[in-house]
Amino acid sequence: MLSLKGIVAGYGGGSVLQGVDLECAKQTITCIVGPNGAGKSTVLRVISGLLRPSEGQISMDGEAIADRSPDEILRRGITQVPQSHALFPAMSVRENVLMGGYLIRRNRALLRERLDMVMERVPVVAARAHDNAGNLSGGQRRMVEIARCLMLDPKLILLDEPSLGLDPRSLSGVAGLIHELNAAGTTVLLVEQNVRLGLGLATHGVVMEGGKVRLTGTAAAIKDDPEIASLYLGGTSGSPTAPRPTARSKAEGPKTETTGV
Ligand SMILES: Nc1ncnc2c1ncn2[C@@H]1O[C@H](COP(=O)(O)OP(=O)(O)OP(=O)(O)O)[C@@H](O)[C@H]1O
Repeated sequence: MLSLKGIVAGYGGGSVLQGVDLECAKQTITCIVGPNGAGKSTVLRVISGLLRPSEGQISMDGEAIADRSPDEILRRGITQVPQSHALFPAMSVRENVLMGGYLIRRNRALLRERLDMVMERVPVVAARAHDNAGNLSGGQRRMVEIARCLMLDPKLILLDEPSLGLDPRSLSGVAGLIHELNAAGTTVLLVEQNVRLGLGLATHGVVMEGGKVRLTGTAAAIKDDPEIASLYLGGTSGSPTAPRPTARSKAEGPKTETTGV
């Protein structure tokens, strides 16, 4: 569905991404993990068109999108939920969610239909529709941030650190919503510092380091391999007592990239 090949990108002072290859199959949840500054958020920015790569190709359902503008990419069904604090606190929850439908604002019937769909999928939007977003809890705000991006009925949702600043109860609510969206057919690509949570939620994992993809595989295989956890995740992921992956799960992934370290 989504494919990145040889992506090189940066912010003017050298390349942050140094040849990133990444694939997300339809209806998977892929989690990118890795140390601070590895380039995880930059990958999301490149996909959503906020940052143009200097080299490489990005395709969505076979169509090249690397040179498209952010709103053209939105129209192709890719929406990004930014890192926290993305709501307007003095506006109502309903108004915040409606802003996610900016691109379809002239089609009032579709806007109404989508708002109803979003309220059904994310009940806090209906329950707190007329409250100011600033009065919501952190977990509720995150739900509304995700709800807002559903107004365009995306095929692929990009989430940057959905767990940031959330207590365990809110975390499980947000994780539940991500699962529900995925079960309803949406493909998800997320970046997570909380490795355990991110890989626990995902079907596939990608480990980045120094602007490159170091490992890819099933999330379970990456999470449960103690060697990989200590080498690439600072020993913070997986279960300390987890058995080593079987030959079968090793075969399915993770696979170490052979280029550069
Ligand atoms: N807007 C920007 N302008 C200049 N440099 C940036 C900008 N955004 C990120 N960088 C730099 O790009 C590198 C990768 O940043 P990125 O945010 O992609 O990393 P990350 O893996 O998501 O890590 P983190 O979790 O710390 O955000 C870092 O060295 C960062 O300082």
